[in-house]
This record gives sequence, structure tokens and C-alpha cells, in this order.
Amino acid sequence: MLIQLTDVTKSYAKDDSWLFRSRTPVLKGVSLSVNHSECVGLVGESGSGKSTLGKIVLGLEACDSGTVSYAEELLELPRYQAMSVVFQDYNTSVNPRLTIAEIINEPLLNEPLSPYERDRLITSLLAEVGLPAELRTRYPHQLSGGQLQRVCIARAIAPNPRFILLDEAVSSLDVSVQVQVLELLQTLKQTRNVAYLFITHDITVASFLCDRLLFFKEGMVVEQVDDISQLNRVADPYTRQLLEAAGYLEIPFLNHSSNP
Ligand SMILES: Nc1ncnc2c1ncn2[C@@H]1O[C@H](COP(=O)(O)OP(=O)(O)OP(=O)(O)O)[C@@H](O)[C@H]1O
Repeated sequence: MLIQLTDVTKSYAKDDSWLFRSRTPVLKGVSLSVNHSECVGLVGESGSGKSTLGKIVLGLEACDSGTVSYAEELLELPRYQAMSVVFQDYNTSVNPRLTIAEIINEPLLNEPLSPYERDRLITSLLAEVGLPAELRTRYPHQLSGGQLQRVCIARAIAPNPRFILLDEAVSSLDVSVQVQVLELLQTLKQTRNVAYLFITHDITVASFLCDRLLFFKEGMVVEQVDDISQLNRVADPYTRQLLEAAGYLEIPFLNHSSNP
């Protein structure tokens, strides 16, 4: 086990809380684990609390109750080397005044590398995410969305983390670019032995990349699918609704009733 959350709750103060001291519960007792080198998908609608959960996993927010435990190997490393994150909005994830090489170098600033070694590492990280070395001197506005998200992925893998949180990391990309970036993430997962928590509202992309899926609704895990080939067997009505909307339950060989 790399990361384990047990019975985590979180609430935020309501806007009128100065008067009533009332709070809105956002996470209502969430338990989940991410194992070494696995990709866990957290699928749910907008506002269900997925990003809040992601922030708690990264240690950016504290939970109100419950526990978050990390494997020893994560605790031994500085946080930026143990865990990385790739957000949905690649434009606001990068400093527009930095070159692409400087952006990728951000998590490497404390590494004792010579200028030559640093240069070579940045070039090899660009190659690893499928980008040419010439991009290193460009600025973010001179790249396409897909290229910039690849730069964010290069920055995320630069310190060689054991865990990466992917928060709607392909949701802003065109469908064809989405597939390429998902394939890149799949490759990196294998070559770098990294674990992902993949937060998304899109069950199709989640089932492409993930080993396990957790369906999330109103701050709770309502269903867990350990075997993606058994997706059609989900019982929870909300999860079935999501699958139906994505066309999964219409495919005859996946249909539960025709394949007992
Ligand atoms: N810092 C905050 N203060 C107050 N309320 C917050 C805060 N952060 C999130 N919320 C509220 O918590 C709820 C869950 O938000 P969250 O961003 O975790 O959902 P989500 O499932 O990631 O949604 P989306 O996919 O749209 O990003 C929302 O109602 C949001 O308004």
C-alpha cells in the first residue's frame, strides 16, 4: 500500500456561517487505497468532492476526521519527490514568463546537477513525453494545448515521484489528443513504475487507463469496480446511470442481463 485513506470527512464553512456557524459536508467518510504502480480512477460528477479529496491526498488540505497514511518510502522523501500532480488547466498550471526548459526544471532546482547534466535531463524528459528538444526555448503561449499538457507531465515526472495525482488531466484536450496523452500516461506508468490517482468525470477515459475504479457521488464512494471487464455488473443506480450515459450498457456482450 502506497496511500491509504480511512473514513475521511471534510466540510467547508457556509457563506452565512458567521451567523449560524453551519458547514457544508463535502466528504462523508471516504476510504480508499492506492497501491504501488497501480492506477485508481475516481469517477464522479462535478461538485462531488473529487478535487477536495485530491488535495487531502497531496497534503494541501487537512481532513476534519479520519486518517491519511503514506508508505514509509513516501515519508522518507521530500514531498515534491514523493508526489506530483497534473491539473486540468495546463494554461494556469505554468508560469507564462518561464521557458519550457525552465518550467520542467522547477522541481529539479534543488538537485545537485551541472548545467550540462540539467540540460541533458530536460531534453530527455521532453523526449520521454514525445516533444522535440527545440521546444525548450519556447514560452507556454507558443505551444498547443496538447504540447503544454505534455510539458506539465514532463515536469510531474522530473523528480521521479512514486505517485502522481491526475486531476481531470485530459479533460481539456481534444478527443484525438486525449487518446495520445492517455497512451503516454499508460507508457509512463509502466516505464517509471508510478502509481496514479486519476480523477475524472469521464468513465470512458477512466476505463482506458485505470486498473480499478471508484465511483463517487456527493462525497461518498458508492461503488468500487476492481475488474474493468466487469464494469457492466455494477449495482449502484447512480453508477449504472453513468455507464448508460457513456453507452457502456448498450453494448450487448457487456450487458449484465444477457451475460449472467
Ligand atoms: N476552499 C473551499 N471553500 C468552500 N467550499 C469549497 C472549497 N473547495 C471546494 N468547495 C466546495 O466543495 C464542493 C466540492 O468541490 P470539489 O472541487 O472537490 O468537487 P469536484 O468533484 O472536484 O468538482 P469539479 O469536477 O467540478 O472540479 C463544491 O460544492 C465546492 O463549492
